[in-house]
Amino acid sequence: MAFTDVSVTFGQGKDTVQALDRVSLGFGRGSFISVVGPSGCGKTTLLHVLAGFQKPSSGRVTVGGTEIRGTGADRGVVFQQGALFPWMTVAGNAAFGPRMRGASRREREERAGHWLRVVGLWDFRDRYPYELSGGMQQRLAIARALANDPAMLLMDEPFGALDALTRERMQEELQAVWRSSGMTLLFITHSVEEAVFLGTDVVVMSPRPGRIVGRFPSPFAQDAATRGTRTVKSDQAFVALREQVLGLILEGAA
Ligand SMILES: Nc1ncnc2c1ncn2[C@@H]1O[C@H](COP(=O)(O)OP(=O)(O)OP(=O)(O)O)[C@@H](O)[C@H]1O
Repeated sequence: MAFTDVSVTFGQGKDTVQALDRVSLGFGRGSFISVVGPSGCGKTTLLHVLAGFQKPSSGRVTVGGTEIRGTGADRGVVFQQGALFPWMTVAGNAAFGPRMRGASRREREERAGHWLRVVGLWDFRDRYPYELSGGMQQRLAIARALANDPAMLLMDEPFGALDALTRERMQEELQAVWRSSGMTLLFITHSVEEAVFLGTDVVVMSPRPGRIVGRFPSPFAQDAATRGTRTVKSDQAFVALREQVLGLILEGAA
């Protein structure tokens, strides 16, 4: 997956806003890329370009060497708020992607059932989204995206609206799914701690127009399962990397 000199400009004349400025960024299959940066720096725009929602004004984005031409089932997207279909049951939401692809009823039920079990919502399959808590709704949104078997999952601040305890549980669940699936993840967050905890790489963006100002390999995604989340997050090396990333963001904002 590679961004090469990608710029995005919105509007015209004096209303022009440059959201991204010649962003180049590459990462391999199975990476977990966390993206952090000040508000309005273009993180969502970056994700929208990769999802195929937004065309770059210049530059190119390729996946597996092929230039992106639009949205695709190979790239699942999860937004901050679930964006679930309120008129469909939990099972109906989870089976939506396979249904759109024309999968057979049996395959739809199998795929949706598998992911509902993984995210712990199987017992709620006949309920409606409004009957679920915020954390459960986000788990459903993740299951719905995963039911498409995407090679890449793009997540835009997916845990931002959750309480601290639920958020940490969701981080652990996401990490477990990522580890077992071999999926590539692009994960946008305002939490530097979350970025360092989850990512194999932490990418830091400058204030608008967004540029990449730093990229840090992070080893912690690999050992959270064995050492426990609290132990990892209070580890000296973890705190040092978190402060380094935060320092770079604050430096750019000054
Ligand atoms: N469709 C659009 N039309 C015009 N301007 C836009 C559009 N989308 C984004 N922008 C502008 O581009 C800039 C980058 O926005 P973007 O949402 O990508 O930032 P962000 O880093 O995700 O912000 P936040 O962290 O606050 O969610 C902002 O100034 C925003 O106002």
